[in-house]
Amino acid sequence: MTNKTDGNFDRTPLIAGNWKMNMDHAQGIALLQKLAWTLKDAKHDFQRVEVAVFPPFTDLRSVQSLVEGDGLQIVYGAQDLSDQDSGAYTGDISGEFLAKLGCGYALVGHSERRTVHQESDELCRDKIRAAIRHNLTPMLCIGEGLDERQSGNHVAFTLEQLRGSLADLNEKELEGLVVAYEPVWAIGTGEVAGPEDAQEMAAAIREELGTLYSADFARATRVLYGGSVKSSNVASILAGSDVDGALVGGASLDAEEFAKIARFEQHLLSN
Ligand SMILES: O=C[C@H](O)COP(=O)(O)O
Repeated sequence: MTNKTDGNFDRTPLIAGNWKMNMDHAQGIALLQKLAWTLKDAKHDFQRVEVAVFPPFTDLRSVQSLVEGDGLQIVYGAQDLSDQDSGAYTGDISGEFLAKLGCGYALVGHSERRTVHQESDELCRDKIRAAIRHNLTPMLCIGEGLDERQSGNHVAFTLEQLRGSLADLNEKELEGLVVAYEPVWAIGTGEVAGPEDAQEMAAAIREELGTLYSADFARATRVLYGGSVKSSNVASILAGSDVDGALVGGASLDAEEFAKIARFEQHLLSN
């Protein structure tokens, strides 16, 4: 059993910043540099709490140069990838290209992909397959809208997305999978699911992973919460024993604020 107040984690917490369609490559480099300096000043232990950023595709080459050139321990990933590897898919980006740019992760099925671009669970599953083919760790995003939350159907809806996006994928292929629970009504709205809501869903996701796969797989898989996370609420959200980190949007665009989120343990220990 995790006892975070004692400083023990079952799984390495992951604080991930999704820049969305913000920050051109020059701005992105400045942001990443500031984040790295701030975390260095705070003597952040990256083995203890992993820190990742998800810049726009056009920033990735610059991010790679900075990370490799300065030996940064911040890892990075892509906000999306194609389910295909190459060919006549104008505008799409292959996982093969992302791997060559040093990406460690790829987001799959972010709610903005699901709503703005109508991405289905089936496409998410194919994108997860593509990520795995190129040694990118998929970070699968799932979560309910306001209607499902208000009707009390949020758990069933979210678990259905989980099952649909993982259909036909086996436990061995999915090793390292990260699941991000993001209630759509809490994204960019300032509305945040309460710590109990985040814990309820993270526990339900873990239980479902145990049913679909093995108890060991469920125990090892990190489940993050996303939706209006800030330094002022991160500690209470991450206090839940099944919540292993945060996928942060707006607040990740401010290096100092994002560094404070990554340093959530300071708030945990002082509560
Ligand atoms: O990927 C991040 C989420 O969509 C959360 O965004 P937000 O922190 O701006 O609400």
